[in-house]
Amino acid sequence: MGSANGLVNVQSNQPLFSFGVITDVQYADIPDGRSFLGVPRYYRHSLLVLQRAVKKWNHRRPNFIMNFGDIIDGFCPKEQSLDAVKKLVMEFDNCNGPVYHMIGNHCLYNLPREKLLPLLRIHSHNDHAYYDFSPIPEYRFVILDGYDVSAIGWPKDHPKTLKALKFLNEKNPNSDKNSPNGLVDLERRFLMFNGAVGKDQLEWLDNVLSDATRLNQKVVVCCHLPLDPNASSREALLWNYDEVMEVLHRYSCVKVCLAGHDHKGGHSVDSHGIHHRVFEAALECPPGTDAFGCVDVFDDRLSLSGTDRMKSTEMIFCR
Ligand SMILES: Nc1ccn([C@@H]2O[C@H](COP(=O)(O)O)[C@@H](O)[C@H]2O)c(=O)n1
Ligand SMILES: O=P(O)(O)OC[C@H](O)CO
Repeated sequence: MGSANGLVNVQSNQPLFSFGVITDVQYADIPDGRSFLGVPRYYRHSLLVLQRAVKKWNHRRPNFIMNFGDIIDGFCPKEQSLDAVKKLVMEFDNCNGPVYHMIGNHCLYNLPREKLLPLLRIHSHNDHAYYDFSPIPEYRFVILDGYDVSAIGWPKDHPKTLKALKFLNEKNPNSDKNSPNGLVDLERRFLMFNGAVGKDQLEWLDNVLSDATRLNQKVVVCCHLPLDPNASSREALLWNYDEVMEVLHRYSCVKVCLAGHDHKGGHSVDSHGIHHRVFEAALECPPGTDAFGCVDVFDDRLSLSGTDRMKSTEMIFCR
């Protein structure tokens, strides 16, 4: 690449920083199984995927690691849940650098928020799991809590549980609220294993994006649940993905949204030029295969180098 003075600008190939990614490890010390739709799941092997990821990250030395949620699986025997989360957090802590965790539905099947969040070192008020951080002044990471309004994770009589159950009853007539039977197209997201971003969190998001705009920061939004129908199955979407997208689209500082939950993965660019990348799950890697990656961050793009089942993706900013 040339420059005005004729010298080659080697700096442009140097990332500003980089971070490791993995999602849906869903570890459990139980035999292999299958998803509801018959996709094989390797509950013990997923720990080996994480261990190989840590080894590779420590060689490559990204600045931090992001775990997109579902650290252990809902089938983990409940008397083992606490120790299993601790064991997995310790595996992540073998990384040379900070680890940022997100919560997912499977985390919440195992432990209530007040137990889970301290273990995952998510410091937030009133047991909420949304937060933001700025690894360098030019970039801001915004982590959304997709189970803010949810029928899982809050106490049974909590206003958020009641609100979520009322919502599900209105939207999904099936007696099994995890069943999308009879729901059409985008309605198929109204399932108990999903959730919504609540009103306070939406306001907080708006304020963070306004602040990022003032500071001239580029924003990467992260959430266990996908936000764009073109990057995900209908059944995996955040209940109010449309409300969240409406806020994101007000701000040109938002460049990329990253997620987990939809195990096959996906990638899209939305109507406002925002990239949406849903990462492939560690849980569904047949023995000896992997799904994790390292993202190099530049001024004009994110570049994901994926291993095995995690597809490499160039996310060049469109706006
Ligand atoms: N198409 C589907 C998908 C799922 N369910 C229900 O959700 C539960 C969890 O699904 P997993 O794929 O994570 O095993 C499952 O046990 C079903 O109750 C469904 O009904 N239809
Ligand atoms: O979180 P799981 O394991 O129930 O899987 C969620 C599905 O992948 C959503 O389609």
